[in-house]
Amino acid sequence: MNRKTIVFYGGGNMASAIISKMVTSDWSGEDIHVIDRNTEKLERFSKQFGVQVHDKPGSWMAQIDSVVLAVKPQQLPDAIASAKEWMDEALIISIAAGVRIEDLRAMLGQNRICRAMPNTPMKIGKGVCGLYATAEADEDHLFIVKVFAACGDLIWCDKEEMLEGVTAVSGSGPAYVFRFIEALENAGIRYGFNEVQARRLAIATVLGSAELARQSDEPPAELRAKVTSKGGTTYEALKVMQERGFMEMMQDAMDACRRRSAELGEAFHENLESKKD
Ligand SMILES: NC(=O)C1=CN([C@@H]2O[C@H](COP(=O)(O)OP(=O)(O)OC[C@H]3O[C@@H](n4cnc5c(N)ncnc54)[C@H](OP(=O)(O)O)[C@@H]3O)[C@@H](O)[C@H]2O)C=CC1
Ligand SMILES: O=C(O)[C@@H]1CCC=N1
Repeated sequence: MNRKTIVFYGGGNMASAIISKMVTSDWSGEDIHVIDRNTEKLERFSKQFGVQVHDKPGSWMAQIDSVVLAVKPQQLPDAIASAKEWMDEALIISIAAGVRIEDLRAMLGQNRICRAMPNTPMKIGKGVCGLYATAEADEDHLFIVKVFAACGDLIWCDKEEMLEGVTAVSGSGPAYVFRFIEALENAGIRYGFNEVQARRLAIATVLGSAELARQSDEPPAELRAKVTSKGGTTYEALKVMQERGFMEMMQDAMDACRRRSAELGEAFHENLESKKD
């Protein structure tokens, strides 16, 4: 693939996570641009990653190949309006949670669009990102993979709605896992370990179990059964989890997350429609 240029509109947490891995792969900082209104953030991007920084869009974007929309959903309309004239020919990648392609298309006036739902472990190359692109972006799949490849695993969705499921499982998922780690750590402290020791026990347990699940041919349910001796300790713990409805609670939590993602998308859509009148 020829050298291509990419702009991140919004230099926040996610842009930083993605760019930090791009520059360790076959991307050169010279081909990556970041727009943000905060001077300090721009200085950090320039120093840490050697990328090109700008406090606003402008004619310098005329030859750009792609734009990643990496602002908060509510900031998208203003951001797009300010750069629209330079994005006609570009592939647009939006990471904004919930914002639908029909609304991106309405704001952009073009349809070469990909929606992506990344997660924060991408920062260390261990993330997972759901992707869905329009038919007009069919020839851009290789480029899209090149943007995110160093960040972790990539999963293409057959339908756009599946991205709400990605948000519920893996986009917001790191927060559930951190909560679980907090629970293990708190228990460790209650059982007499200091904070450092308790955190080590908790993190090593989650990390080791995830890595075992990844490397094993057996499904997680089999691996769980192998820890659970008949009449033993694990059985007692899992029994409490079952009595308290752990699986149902997790399902309800993810349903709520998915519903919120759809609600945010719907609210964004209604807001956009109301401005047309
Ligand atoms: N955090 C997560 O785990 C995930 C987030 N996402 C999505 O990623 C997107 C970005 O999130 P995140 O990185 O956390 O957001 P941040 O708020 O950290 O980053 C957005 C940046 O863009 C700047 N900005 C906004 N509008 C403009 C503008 N018009 N001109 C110049 N700069 C602007 C903001 O400045 P200022 O602060 O001054 O407003 C801020 O620095 C969101 O849409 C979110 O839904 C997706 C998956 C996971
Ligand atoms: O909480 C949020 O809205 C964002 C989207 C996925 C993870 N964080």
